[in-house]
Amino acid sequence: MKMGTALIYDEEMTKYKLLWVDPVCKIEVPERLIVSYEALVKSGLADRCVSIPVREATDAEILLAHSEEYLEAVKKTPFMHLEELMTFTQKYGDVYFHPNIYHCAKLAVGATLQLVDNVMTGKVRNGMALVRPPGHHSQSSAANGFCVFNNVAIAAQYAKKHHKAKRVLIVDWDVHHGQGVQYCFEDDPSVLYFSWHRYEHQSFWPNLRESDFDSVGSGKGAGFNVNVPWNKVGMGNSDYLAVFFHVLLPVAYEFSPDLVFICAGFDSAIGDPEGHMSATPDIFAHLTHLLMNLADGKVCAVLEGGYNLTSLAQSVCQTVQTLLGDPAPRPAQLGGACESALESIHSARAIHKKYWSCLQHAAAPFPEEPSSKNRRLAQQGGSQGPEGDAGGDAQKEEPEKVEEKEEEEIVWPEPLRRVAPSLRSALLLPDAVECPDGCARFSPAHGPGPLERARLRKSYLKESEDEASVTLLYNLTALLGQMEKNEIRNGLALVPDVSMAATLLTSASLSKRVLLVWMGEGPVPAQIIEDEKTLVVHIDSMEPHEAQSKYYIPITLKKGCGDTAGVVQAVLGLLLPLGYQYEPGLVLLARPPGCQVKGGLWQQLTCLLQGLALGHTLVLLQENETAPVGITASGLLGNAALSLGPLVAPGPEDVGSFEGLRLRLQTDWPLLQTTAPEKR
Ligand SMILES: CC(O)(O)NCCCCNCCCN
Ligand SMILES: [Zn+2]
Repeated sequence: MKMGTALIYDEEMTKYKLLWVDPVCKIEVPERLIVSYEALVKSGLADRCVSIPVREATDAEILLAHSEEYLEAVKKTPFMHLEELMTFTQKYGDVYFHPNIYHCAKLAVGATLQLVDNVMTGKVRNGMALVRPPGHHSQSSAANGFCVFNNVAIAAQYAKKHHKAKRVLIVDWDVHHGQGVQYCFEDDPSVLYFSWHRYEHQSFWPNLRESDFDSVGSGKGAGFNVNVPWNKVGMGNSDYLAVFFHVLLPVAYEFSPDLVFICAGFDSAIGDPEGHMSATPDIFAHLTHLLMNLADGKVCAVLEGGYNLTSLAQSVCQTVQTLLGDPAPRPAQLGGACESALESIHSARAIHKKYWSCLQHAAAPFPEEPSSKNRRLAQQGGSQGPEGDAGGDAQKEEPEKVEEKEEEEIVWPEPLRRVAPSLRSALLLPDAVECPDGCARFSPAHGPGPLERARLRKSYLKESEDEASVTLLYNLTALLGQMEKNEIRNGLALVPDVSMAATLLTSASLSKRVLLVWMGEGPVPAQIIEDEKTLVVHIDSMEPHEAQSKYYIPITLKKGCGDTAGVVQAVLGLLLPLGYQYEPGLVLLARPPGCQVKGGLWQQLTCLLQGLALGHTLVLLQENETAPVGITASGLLGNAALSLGPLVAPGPEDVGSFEGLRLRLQTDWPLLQTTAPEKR
């Protein structure tokens, strides 16, 4: 599988700036690119990337998303003097022009297309384009929101036209709604546009009715536009992950794109003057990780916004470091999404339930409630307004101005260093099984002494087993030990008895919390279930018989683990939220004999789980089932899992049992929530 991460940047794109006084535009400064690139260089990340040169976009490429008259008009700006530039700028909103901005805008598009070319031709696996001016607000015939040409919209059209991309996913995590992208693909079912954005019931810029959750696309494009409006500021890591687990990822896996763009705006990070959100820079490592197993890993991140130079630089580094395959950071204490976020999640799932089978039976029916704007009006009109009287003329819809009060200094901890162990994947295989290339066959520094042998034999081998089993168990604990000292990142072991190996590892682990994912026939050893520090998520076809505890969670699928669509929904909507909230120090993925999980899905699972426990994933396979060894090793080595292809609907009875489980567990595990608690 292709490795390598492209970094596309050219300092020429820093050579334009605001030439007059404009409080709205003054935050879009050249230093945004400078500090981002310098942080990548200083951290050593830039050197690990494949540096790809920028180029100017051609007219034909720009015309993929813009009108000729607009392009012709912009072409005149290099020759304008100040007054003409200011007059030209007045035609558009929240944007400024400069004699060199047309050149830079062509470079921003060209940089994005260079990224697409290198990813789509397999020269690199993924990459990031550090560009300005940003793109996602610009429209066919309009500049807007600091954007001149719509870099990502053009690139998506370009990928379809020149690289035969059939389905393109655009994930816009910028804190503003990329209405330019939404308009461009409104009726296009081959481009799925997802955006969350600060909205506050339409009182936040760009104050568009069509930014609300009920804009789902039109005509053949219905369902292929997913908006998640933030109706409050202060959204944090749990809110962002909840939207990924319960809205974006289920739909994205069902859509099964062959290329993923990220409109990577970092004004959604803490400290940003535009966003006023609370999510910390390390969350972008997890958001990136969760997208990297779509489209066979072909992910193109393109810079959009981000105006706090500190959180911008940190967030860019977190994103690139994940694209490079480094271990994910430990997510900051996660809880559930806040009530406002849950309302947005619920609304998005409900309005899209008729377009996406993953939501068909899950999301509650959508009552025809008023749009969020009318709701706000009703509140203002009906009750005492904030000023104590009737709140002025509610009909005259004035978005309330955000007072430019003195920004108090917002501080947050610098993201922890993410150290990749020297050895990534160690395999414990019987000599007869050859070790896939790229991996190392594990052998401990020294073998077990007689006391160690006796202890292992007594505790796990009922005295009778042969020496080889004792050695194997000892090697397992040695492998575990090196993982927990971060000398090895992850591992794979072929064992004669998965149950016994899992029992040994959960008891031997020094981690305060172990996540055991059991894929298939049980029973899971009682000793593990009773072990308070181990959370067991058991995906199987059998109705669970034993009483469920908070730490033993059976997920039942009528057709068992062979039901790929069902397992995917269980993994995205239940297992991952549980895992992220549990924050284990070790993840064990057990494949008991007769496990039906299909190869591609097994690899997805192996890859997705590496977002937990700093990537310390230990996979246990049954010795005589060597078929999954290659794809498991490939996933552990950091290769992207192969795309599963478009997914069919999970069985309604399975979804029913998932939702029942969610309802039962969400008090203990609030990250499972997908809807606001019933209004009392
Ligand atoms: C690329 C981008 O999405 O970050 N552009 C943001 C443009 C913001 C326009 N100013 C809004 C005024 C209200 N604070
Ligand atoms: Zn933005």
